[in-house]
Amino acid sequence: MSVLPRRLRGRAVIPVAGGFLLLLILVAFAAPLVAPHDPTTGDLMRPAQLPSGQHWLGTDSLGRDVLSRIVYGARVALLAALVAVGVAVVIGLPAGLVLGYRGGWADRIVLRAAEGVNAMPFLLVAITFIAVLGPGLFKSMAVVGVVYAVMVLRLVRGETLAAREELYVTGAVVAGASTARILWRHLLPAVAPSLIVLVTTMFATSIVAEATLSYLGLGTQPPDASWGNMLADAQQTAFAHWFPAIPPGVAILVTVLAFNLLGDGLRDAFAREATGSVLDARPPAVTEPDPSLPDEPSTPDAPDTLVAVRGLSVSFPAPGERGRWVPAVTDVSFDIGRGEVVSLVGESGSGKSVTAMALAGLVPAPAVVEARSITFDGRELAGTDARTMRTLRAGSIGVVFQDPLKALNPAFTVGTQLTEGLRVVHGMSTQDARRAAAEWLDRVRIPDATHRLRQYPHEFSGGMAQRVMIAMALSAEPALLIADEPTTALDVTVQGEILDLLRELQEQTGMSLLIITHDQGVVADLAERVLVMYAGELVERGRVADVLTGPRHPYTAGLIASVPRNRRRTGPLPRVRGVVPAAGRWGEGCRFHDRCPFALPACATGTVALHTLDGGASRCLRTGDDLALADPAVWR
Ligand SMILES: Nc1ncnc2c1ncn2[C@@H]1O[C@H](COP(=O)(O)OP(=O)(O)OP(=O)(O)O)[C@@H](O)[C@H]1O
Repeated sequence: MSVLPRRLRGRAVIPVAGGFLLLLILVAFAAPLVAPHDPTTGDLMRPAQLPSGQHWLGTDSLGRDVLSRIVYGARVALLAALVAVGVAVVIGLPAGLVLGYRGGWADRIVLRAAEGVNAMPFLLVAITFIAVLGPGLFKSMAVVGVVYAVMVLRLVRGETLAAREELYVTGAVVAGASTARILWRHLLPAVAPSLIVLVTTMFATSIVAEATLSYLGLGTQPPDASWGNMLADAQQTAFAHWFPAIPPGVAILVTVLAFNLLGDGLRDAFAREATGSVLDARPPAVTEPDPSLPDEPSTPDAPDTLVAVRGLSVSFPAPGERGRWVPAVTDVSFDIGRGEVVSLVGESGSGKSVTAMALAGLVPAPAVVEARSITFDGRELAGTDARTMRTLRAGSIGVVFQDPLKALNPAFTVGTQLTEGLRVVHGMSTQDARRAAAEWLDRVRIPDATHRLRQYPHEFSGGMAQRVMIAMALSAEPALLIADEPTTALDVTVQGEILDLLRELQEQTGMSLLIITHDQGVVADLAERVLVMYAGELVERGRVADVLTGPRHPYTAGLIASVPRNRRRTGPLPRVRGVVPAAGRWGEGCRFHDRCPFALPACATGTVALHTLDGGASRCLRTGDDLALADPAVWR
């Protein structure tokens, strides 16, 4: 199913408003066939009559049939709006695309001029132009269109400016695409959703503009019918005959309402697709144990437990299939001890980040996060409210992300960003917060802290920016720091420094650290225990020393065998063949069975339980069998 119909489904306002407007267009198009009378000739013997069998909406002051004039008026209103919106799009869209993409002096000049035009009430501008050009409907609406073009230009330019920074545009430039192709193929689709919404609402304001101009005598000229001049006509006799003002008033009202509702519906449809925001993230809900799934062992692995997760599952809405959910993580249970460093490993897409973010209540909406229980420092988080989750996150959980330069706000200095949490969460005065922020920069070994606090993120290298992120996360003195691939975006020499820093700070503060990584060096160097995830579930957990030297799940063994070593090799690099199945497409049996060199027919059926073992656990039917897991030949 294509994207547009998918986005429109389930939004009743769109078909209702759209259906009405479609009907109006048909009626307007077929006006000569539909209108019961000639709209311009009246019966002077029968002026201002109330509705009757012959004239369903009565007659106006000149005895003309009001219904027929409404029908012809619809034609005028829609055509006039089409002219205004057409002119606006024809001028504003290409200009906005080119100015947004090219920038430079032309952009600056046009933008200043556009701001000038925008600052003036558009009807006054239009009336001034019409005063010079002379009245006439389409001339008037073309002038309105020119004024609207400024709105289109500003919107398209802004959207283009944002879209041209996207990597796919850089990719197209690298691939040698011409400017025209980049504008047409890559930037126009990015601009289209907002433009469609603007166009819809511009239709509504154009209908009002046409009615206003015709009411003032600057648009449609009598005897031609327009809703605006019908109102003007009715107003002259309003005290004696009130009814003729009602039909054109209602026609304008309902049509404008329909366009606005359609615009709102479309905006919601596009916005809904664009969500996935952590701003709307919901705290984990409580679930009952699923009888079809084997019970996870509840014996805590960690001696002094800070975090205990039981039966965590996260699902996302299936793209294009309303009401269907795709599980990304299922029934994950683990503990993190106080002051313990635990690493979470697994291939891309195995559910590591989703699991960690679920702990912090940061899985973007509209995901559904459920767990039988998640306790943090003895407090139950499953079933808690968003406010409690936010308070906990602000005071007890810190997060460091992969790309520090993306995680810092480019618009504010590092000092502003570092002191914000200290002031807001810890209630420090601005001076105390600045002093504490400078101390934190010292602790993460950023020299010349006072000066650095005044600088913006782009003045920091990746490694330095990651130190700032660590300082920000730790300044709230969290009991748990979640580090989601904190060194992946950094070069190798800096990676070591950041890891040393993390270890040092972890030892100094006694916090627990959950570190997500692809790097087994990091696991070996930093962590005490490791959790291995595959296709949304935990497949092995144990002490790092045990797991790295004697993995008990074939997947863990495959991961370890795949690490390139610093020695001369003959033959292909050992690897786990195949790819992680897409979320929810795991099939029956062990989720790893079709990539596993040790799989038996039994592995392809039923559900495989996590077997508790000495100091850990493994989710494999062959746990206990004597397998040559570490033999590199198995993985070639
Ligand atoms: N916001 C989201 N909407 C829909 N699906 C999502 C969303 N975030 C994650 N997923 C899906 O959840 C699954 C697990 O993703 P997750 O990011 O946790 O993997 P990961 O193991 O951390 O991978 P990586 O190492 O690449 O970060 C993936 O299949 C992913 O497509």
